[in-house]
Amino acid sequence: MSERGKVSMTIKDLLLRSTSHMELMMEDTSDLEPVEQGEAAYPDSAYGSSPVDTDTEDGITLSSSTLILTYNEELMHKTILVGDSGVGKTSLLVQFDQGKFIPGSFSATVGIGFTVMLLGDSAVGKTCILVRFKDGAFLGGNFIATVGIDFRNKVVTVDNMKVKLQMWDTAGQERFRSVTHAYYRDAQALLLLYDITRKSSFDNIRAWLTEIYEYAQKDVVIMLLGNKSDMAAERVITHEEGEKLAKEYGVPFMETSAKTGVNVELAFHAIARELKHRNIQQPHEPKFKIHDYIESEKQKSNCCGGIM
Ligand SMILES: Nc1nc2c(ncn2[C@@H]2O[C@H](COP(=O)(O)OP(=O)(O)OP(=O)(O)O)[C@@H](O)[C@H]2O)c(=O)[nH]1
Repeated sequence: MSERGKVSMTIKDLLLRSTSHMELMMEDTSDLEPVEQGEAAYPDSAYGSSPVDTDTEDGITLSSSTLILTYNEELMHKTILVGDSGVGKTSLLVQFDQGKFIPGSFSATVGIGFTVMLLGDSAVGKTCILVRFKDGAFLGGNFIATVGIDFRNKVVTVDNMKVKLQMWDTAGQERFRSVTHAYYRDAQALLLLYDITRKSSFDNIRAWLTEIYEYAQKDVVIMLLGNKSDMAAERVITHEEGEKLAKEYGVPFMETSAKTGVNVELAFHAIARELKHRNIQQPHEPKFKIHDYIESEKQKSNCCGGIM
């Protein structure tokens, strides 16, 4: 076994020993990825570019930064890496998740970060929206339902400030509902999705909103997304119906397509802006209005090919 392999085993053993029969979630407490590496600082890192699960020799399933052992919704363990800047939190996480070391110069992470959670019925396209935003790709082919919860990070720039979005991809299936409830209160924003080709997923939005009001923070930012807008021939929910429902609850709305990318960037950028403005309001700066921002960006993209 190589030296690197040995290191990987040691770290994995250490973590597994304290978390048998649990879902293990690892989170680096660094606030932002290195600025000079661009928006997605670790495109193939522990923050996960691939949603494909890999089986280890232990019969364990590794999914991005989430390690699923025997599923038991009563036992969920979140491990947070803390320590001084530069001690190697990110490197340890990547070593554990991918069995490799990220060489290169160290860049301290700075800035602000927020948690965005994706909710909605199973198969509405939550994972695909996330992958489209994070990696600019579409996950076609066989549908693999999310188990429990998974997370990915992406850094976006808002008014010259780096804002890290930690995005939680939740399982839409009913049996995972109690797992996801535990995470609602940590989210500053929620993207609630339905599938424009499946009426039941639209009808269930009211139930999702009831859950949100029960479990989420009172001032959480909510956005309603009608996904799969590319499937015009199979559409059963009109744009107007989506808009009407959103208006009733006073939340912003747009239709998206993880397949073509339409409005995906816009949805996340609008959320990032809203959260940044809520947290850092410059004196004399006009109040940010998310509805107006979305409308003006939509118009820009209609006429000049702006944000996809
Ligand atoms: N045509 C089209 N298909 C999509 C789109 N988004 C997702 N899909 C497909 O819909 C299926 C479900 O997508 P997922 O992203 O896995 O759904 P999910 O909401 O994460 O499902 P759970 O993990 O069970 O909660 C997959 O087969 C995707 O390829 C889209 O915008 N357009």
